Amino acid sequence: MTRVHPNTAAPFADLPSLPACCGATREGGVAVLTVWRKSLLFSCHGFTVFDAEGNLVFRVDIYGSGSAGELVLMDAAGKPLLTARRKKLSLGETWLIYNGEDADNPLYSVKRHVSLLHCKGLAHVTPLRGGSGSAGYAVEGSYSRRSCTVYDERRRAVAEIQRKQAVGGVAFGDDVFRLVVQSDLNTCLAMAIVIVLDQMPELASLPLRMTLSITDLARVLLLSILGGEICEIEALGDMGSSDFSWKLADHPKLPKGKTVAVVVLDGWGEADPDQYNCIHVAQTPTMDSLKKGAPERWRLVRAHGKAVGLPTEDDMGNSEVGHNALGAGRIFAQGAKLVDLALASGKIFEGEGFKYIKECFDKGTLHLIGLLSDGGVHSRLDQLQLLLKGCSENGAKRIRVHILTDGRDVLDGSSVGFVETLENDLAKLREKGIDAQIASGGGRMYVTMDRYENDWGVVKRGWDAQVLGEAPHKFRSAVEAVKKLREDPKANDQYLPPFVIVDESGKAVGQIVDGDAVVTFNFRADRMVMIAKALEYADFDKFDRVRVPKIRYAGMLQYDGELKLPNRYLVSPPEIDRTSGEYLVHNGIRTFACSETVKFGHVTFFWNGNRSGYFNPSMEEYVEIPSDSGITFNVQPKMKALEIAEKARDAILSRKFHQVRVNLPNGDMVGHTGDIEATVVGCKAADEAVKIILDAIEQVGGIYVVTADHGNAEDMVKRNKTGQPLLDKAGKIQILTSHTLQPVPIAIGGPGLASGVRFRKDVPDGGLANVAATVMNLHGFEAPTDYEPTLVEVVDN
Ligand SMILES: O=C(O)[C@@H](CO)OP(=O)(O)O
Repeated sequence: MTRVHPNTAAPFADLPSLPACCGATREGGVAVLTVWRKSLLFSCHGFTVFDAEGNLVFRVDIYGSGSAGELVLMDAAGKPLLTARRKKLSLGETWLIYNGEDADNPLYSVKRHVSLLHCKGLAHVTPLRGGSGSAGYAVEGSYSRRSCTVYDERRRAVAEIQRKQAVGGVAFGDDVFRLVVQSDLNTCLAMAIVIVLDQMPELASLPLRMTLSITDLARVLLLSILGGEICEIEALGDMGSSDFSWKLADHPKLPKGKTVAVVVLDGWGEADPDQYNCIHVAQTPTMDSLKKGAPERWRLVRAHGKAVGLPTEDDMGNSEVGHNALGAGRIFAQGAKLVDLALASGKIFEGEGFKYIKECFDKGTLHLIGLLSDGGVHSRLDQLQLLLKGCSENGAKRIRVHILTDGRDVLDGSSVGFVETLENDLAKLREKGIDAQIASGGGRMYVTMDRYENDWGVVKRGWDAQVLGEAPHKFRSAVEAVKKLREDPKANDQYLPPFVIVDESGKAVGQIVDGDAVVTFNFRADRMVMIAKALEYADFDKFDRVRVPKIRYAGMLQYDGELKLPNRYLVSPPEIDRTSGEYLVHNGIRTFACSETVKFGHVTFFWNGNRSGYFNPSMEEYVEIPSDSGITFNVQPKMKALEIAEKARDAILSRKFHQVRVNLPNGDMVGHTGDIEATVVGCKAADEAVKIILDAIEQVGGIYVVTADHGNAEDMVKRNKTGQPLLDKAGKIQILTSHTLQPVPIAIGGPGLASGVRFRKDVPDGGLANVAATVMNLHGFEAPTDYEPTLVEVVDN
């Protein structure tokens, strides 16, 4: 990966360079950044800047409202790179740029151009330290129109601010734009210039956007006030439609009106064939024929790590990020990454959510509830550790942790190690005088972490232990609890029964009572929504809560943006907007979505950017088939695949819908049980379901897109570096219950697919986020320009 701008050249000697990990560029050293005029912190405004690969590169967080006199440009981890300060008592508007957070010896001044005669000049950037490499720059054009150029002293264009254009020339707003920086300009300085331009009220967007509707007389008045923007006013007058539009441009070659089936096989990756690859072992003639039958219409896409907005390439994919990417067509920094950033910068402890719970620290107990592992799908141990540290440093005196053991995103049996680590951390806090203990626990699939209201009994078990301090098992320590409960030969981490920790008198050490604060520390939404409802809703009838303590509750993130649940949260969730589902509905696409309960929200809630409900109920129908509850899915590995396929078939044959979207859960849900035989049965059932859907598509002359959200069933063992299965101490194969890092297949076809359509060869790194534009094309539309590129092209036969 190329760096954004390795600052090896002399002119940048005084300026900070970006860490290599922060910046991918296009070939040739040109940095193409997407600037979002929005802070990652919900209480702030500012900027969030991504590189061409979706990596966060810069941030600016401005507290309070209005214009700031000082702005700090930070890298992704919150390290200050440059500080811009408005120069006091200066004639005209001048800002000074300092290295890091230095208070003196500025590097550059940025002065607004004042001449009314020069139409294009916006600002001058002047080096203040001299030296051989120092260079000045002139900024020209219109910042308000997001169209300006930075010239060096030889009049070479070294950076440009450009609008992001949607198809047809319709811009989608002022708050997202491009900053293209040539290798002759330091990228940090270029971004500092942007934030300074944004702070110059005469140049910023709002006043100018008002000019679109004012009279010529008023324009003339504005001309004299705005000076440097004179030339742009007339142009703005012609841009009456600069507002965002949902309208998608027609695809130049592909027709509209075809029924498109979008099939997501959950947990279905591509891996080398062997006996632990359940997809290989299972009879999957339909999926095999897609792979072998049409090589130009079958390929692999990335489904893990940065391709889906996760912090590193070591992060396995999961359904939340996978379906978010599939539906949204862009890569958003996901919860795991956002929490990392907020913790690294310490901003998590400055936000409104934290201030809200902190009110209880003096007299009450802080309860932290969540999944205890380093799986990184729902939560991470290192984040919990930083949260504990920050809370204790911010005044928490009594802390109780309510743990949920994993064994699904990590190896079964690993819970003991995680509990020991946490116990050590809490012991260290106790040495510092903080009364910190584990208070209760239970396996994630049996206690608390149900989803999509499949089984409220799961949440109730958690409520009883965490809030009421009641559970069938009582122990003096959590390590003892987990070890003892695992002695049952049928026990595993995912399904450990609930337990509470008691004191010498047998009393639970950590009931939740009036005046306490509660934080659910999972960042992922689906399995936190139900407990959030139980903790937050006054009106609640899903089970008898017995006692409803008056607490201050915050989620690590807000788990449901539509329900605003919970109301308080520590880190703002990714704002996944303008999803393909919403665009398509606005463009007349009637949609049917279906899965069984345990995956229903994947093709609705996650697909639509963590938003519950319909965009337009008259255009959409979402059907949920009740999942079996109270069982592990190796008992019924066929799950409801057949029923889902039949519903999809009926929807296709009804010809009422343009898009029929389903999730087939078997590879994942059965794969998570670690039962290889059952997973093979599940994969076969999923393949049969695909066939039913493809047959229906054949009958209506439609198109299919078959893909997956992440890997799971294709590899059921933990492996060493050479790919050989790892053995445990007893010489047994270590079963892998978790997702994988494998890519997933995507296949397109069907009688409705125009004959020249095939996968492009120039998107070799394509990932799940490229699928949305692909599907939009197959519906006959161009995708918005900021979507990840389509995977298909149409060649003339
Ligand atoms: O079951 C879950 O919660 C996760 C694994 O933790 O799986 P998926 O991402 O496939 O929903």
